[in-house]
Amino acid sequence: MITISGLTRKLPQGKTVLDDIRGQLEPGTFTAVVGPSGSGKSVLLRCLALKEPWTKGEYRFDGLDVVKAGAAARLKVRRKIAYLEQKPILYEKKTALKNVLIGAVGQVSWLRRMTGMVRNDDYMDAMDTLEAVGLIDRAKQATEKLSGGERQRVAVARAIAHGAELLVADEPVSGLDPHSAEDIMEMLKKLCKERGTTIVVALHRLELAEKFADQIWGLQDGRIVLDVRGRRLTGAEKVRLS
Ligand SMILES: Nc1ncnc2c1ncn2[C@@H]1O[C@H](COP(=O)(O)OP(=O)(O)OP(=O)(O)O)[C@@H](O)[C@H]1O
Repeated sequence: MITISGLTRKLPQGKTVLDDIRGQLEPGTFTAVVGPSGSGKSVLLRCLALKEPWTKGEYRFDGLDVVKAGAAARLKVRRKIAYLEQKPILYEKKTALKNVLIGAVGQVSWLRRMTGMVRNDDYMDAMDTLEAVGLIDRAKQATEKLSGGERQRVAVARAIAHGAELLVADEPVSGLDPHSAEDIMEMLKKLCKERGTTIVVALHRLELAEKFADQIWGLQDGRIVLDVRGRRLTGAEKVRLS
């Protein structure tokens, strides 16, 4: 369980981009963060992924206060989090499998990284991950030859290759056609339900949030103005969050 309370992020210039954010992410649930452009979705996701500091507020990961925890404990938490940036960069000439292995090896000891040693287990795990994202038949294909949706699956597989408990994905379907976007959302939902991965995505398209998310956080000017579970958004809420 992840719990945040009073999370506030002020930029050095003084602007408050996250203001007293509170909420819970239950294990194995799918949360969509929606809101107008500039409302703070990306900043919130980067804070949740421990990629960006915040000014004040509490963040607990399975009960552990990540601010007060020591460096070693915080590193352990970081390893449980996968972050998928808005425009993930893949190694174009390398196969889907190699791209996933690079994600997994990035998490292992410096010695194995230096020597580039990859164990059979790593291959098996990478293949399992490709299977989980529905890309097992493309494992040996160079990523430059894959479609936009398939490339996004590789990016997801690489992000979760080390067995993350929390996947934070910033606009994972932007730039995809509607059909591919639905496919990616289906795949993420499956990861959530079958692997128990907790997923948080920023989305522009409200209908995707309604269709796939268990929980919707609506952001406006850095504040959560809506926390909706188990129901569709009203017309007025949609207007407010567009
Ligand atoms: N490093 C930064 N320096 C200056 N301003 C920043 C920085 N990071 C974020 N901001 C500002 O914080 C606010 C929130 O930005 P953020 O990228 O989180 O919005 P968003 O909701 O993700 O927008 P979009 O939907 O357009 O991606 C914006 O006003 C943005 O300009």
